[in-house]
Amino acid sequence: MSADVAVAQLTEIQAKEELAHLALVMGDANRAYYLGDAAMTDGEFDALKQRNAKIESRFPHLKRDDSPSEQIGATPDGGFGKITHAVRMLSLSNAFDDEDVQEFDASIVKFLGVKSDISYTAEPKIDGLSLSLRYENGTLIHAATRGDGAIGENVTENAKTIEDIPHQIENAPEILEVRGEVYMSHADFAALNARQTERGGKIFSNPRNAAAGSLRQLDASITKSRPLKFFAYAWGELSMPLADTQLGAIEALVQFGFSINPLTKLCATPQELVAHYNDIEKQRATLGYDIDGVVYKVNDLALQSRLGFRSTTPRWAIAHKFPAELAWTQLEGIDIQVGRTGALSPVARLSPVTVGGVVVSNATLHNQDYIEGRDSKGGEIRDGKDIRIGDWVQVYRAGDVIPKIADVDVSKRDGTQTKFQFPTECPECGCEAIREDGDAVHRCTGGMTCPAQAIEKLKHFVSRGAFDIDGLGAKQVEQFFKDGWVKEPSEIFTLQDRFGFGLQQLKNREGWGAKSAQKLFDAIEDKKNIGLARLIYGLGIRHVGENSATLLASNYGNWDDFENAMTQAEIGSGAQWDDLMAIDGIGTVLATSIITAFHQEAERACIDRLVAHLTIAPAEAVASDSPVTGKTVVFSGSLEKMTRAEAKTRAESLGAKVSGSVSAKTDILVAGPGAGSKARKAAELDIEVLDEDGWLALIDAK
Ligand SMILES: NC(=O)c1ccc[n+]([C@@H]2O[C@H](COP(=O)([O-])OP(=O)(O)OC[C@H]3O[C@@H](n4cnc5c(N)ncnc54)[C@H](O)[C@@H]3O)[C@@H](O)[C@H]2O)c1
Ligand SMILES: [Zn+2]
Repeated sequence: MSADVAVAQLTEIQAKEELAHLALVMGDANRAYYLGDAAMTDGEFDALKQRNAKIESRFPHLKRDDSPSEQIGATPDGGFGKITHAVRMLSLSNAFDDEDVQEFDASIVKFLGVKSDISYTAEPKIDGLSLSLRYENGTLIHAATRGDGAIGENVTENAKTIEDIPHQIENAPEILEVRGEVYMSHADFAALNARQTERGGKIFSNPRNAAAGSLRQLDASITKSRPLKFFAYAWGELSMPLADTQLGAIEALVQFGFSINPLTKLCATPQELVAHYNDIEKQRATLGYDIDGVVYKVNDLALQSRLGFRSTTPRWAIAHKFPAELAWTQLEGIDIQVGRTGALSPVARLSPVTVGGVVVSNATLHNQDYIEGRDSKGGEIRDGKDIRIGDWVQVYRAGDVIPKIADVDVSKRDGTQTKFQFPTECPECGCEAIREDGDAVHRCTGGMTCPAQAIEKLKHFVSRGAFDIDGLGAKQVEQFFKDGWVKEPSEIFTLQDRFGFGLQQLKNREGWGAKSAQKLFDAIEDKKNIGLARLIYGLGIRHVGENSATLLASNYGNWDDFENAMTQAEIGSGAQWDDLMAIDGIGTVLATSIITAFHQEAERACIDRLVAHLTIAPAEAVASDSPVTGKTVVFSGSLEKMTRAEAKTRAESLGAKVSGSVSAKTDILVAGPGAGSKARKAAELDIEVLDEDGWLALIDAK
């Protein structure tokens, strides 16, 4: 991949390939993140997102339909009813330094073409989860999570247990949707984890996870027992406006009985915004709840509506993020974990230290190069400082994933520190661990004979995006493996028959009864019918995430075609290879990995044994909507209700392609006064011509 090439130097082909790669990787990371199991840090994710945006802005015509810049959150989970938001719930774009804030202000001034200063509200960005509350005639009708922005989860009963959320509002407009953040205070978070520890329950890694886990309970009485709070900061559908300004509207919400954040302030210039940001950052540690930045919003609501939205973010607001939190501690040792694909991952064992309110006792070390102070391209990281056992290291936490090491204090070395010898054998199975050319990690060569790999493969197999078997989670599958009951995925499906085992044996186990055992066997039976994409993903082939599995499934259609193609394929040449490479989003690394899996004897046999038990449903096609999706539109002449930039972005956000000149490929010409030659050309070519109002009617019709 060309991730180390500056965007300005990318060729078009490289750009296209990288955008496809980013769409896959970030799609997978995103899904994992919203299921509470992040695969990378927020910093890494944000860096990829920025790079993706940079490439897209240099090559706008290469922007993909599944671009990560078009994604919000994740699709709602099946356990809850679904609620379609009357007004979409969006994300926020980010500013990371003062310069970004200046730029934000400048872009607004330019977009609107105004001369006077714009004023903004500034308020803490609460690190919780957003919730939309719908009141009709003053009664709380429903509460929904953000979900994917368009459809959220129905958590009404749970939301009703939160004290800050009124069930009835007096003198409310007929329709009132209040939006804000559900969060948990530091003190309540600590107390909850203490109780959970006592009871042997789930320990939450941070207050945001705890808040999300508590709100998203199928049993509202559990939510009631968890002390959640709510700050209101926005609104959705309204039957009448609340005020003319952001601040006025927020104050109206206070009148209705909601809490708003006391640090909300009106600022007249970008300098005042930054000053308030610095002020809030100083108070951050003593606020008693997590915030991860400050949100700036244009105060004048008429201007907000002129500015409108990009595909996933309002143009009138931005989140100015705080830098990651840091702390110094000592490295006690390095453990090696073996993953599903045999990768040996070094993990730092640290003297426990508090970073941003959370106790941290380990950090990821990635691989040998990383420990030695080099990146995978041979460049320096941490100024080339290596990490030794006994060193003082600076850890940082970004998001809820495993923390990382930012720096090493070499001045504290006193001769007792030791260099880490990277193992040449797998610590789990004793097989040789080798590092291949071009690979950053050491891998165990034991394959399915390595217990660590086999367990991880099984866990992956039963995970949510894969077979997702009710009652058979990571914990159960690990136990079954240790007992020798299930050594590979196919054995899950013979569990009941083999050994003539079944209810009796399982019933005797702790945690299982006749009922739950029967339920498990039924659930297994049920999953003998499986979709093609889930199966491909479930195989756990290296580099094949949920998105790439879906891509493969929709391109090959059914298992037989896919299997035949992979069996006949050769790496690097031939018709099957060419077919694979022709799929937008599949690159050489991924293709090589899949073909290898189908040609390795042991792995292949494992796949065949599994498939023998299954009925595999073919993949389905997907459709898209909007009256202008896929159409090519040209704007010409002067527009009165919007600037040209506004018109273009709006059209693009609806899936149209905006072009500068009229040709046979043009579908619609939007012509204002003075459209001149373009209007004539359109008439010649018999192209649909609309005036500004006609265009607005068309796109608003939806
Ligand atoms: N680690 C990963 O793999 C991974 C994957 C996906 C996303 N992420 C992380 O998730 C974040 C993006 O998620 P996001 O789309 O929820 O965006 P976001 O959290 O950066 O910002 C949008 C949200 O801010 C919240 N918010 C809090 N206070 C607010 C206020 N006063 N006014 C308005 N909104 C307020 C709202 O809930 C809103 O939905 C990024 O930080 C990203 O790094 C990480
Ligand atoms: Zn091994």
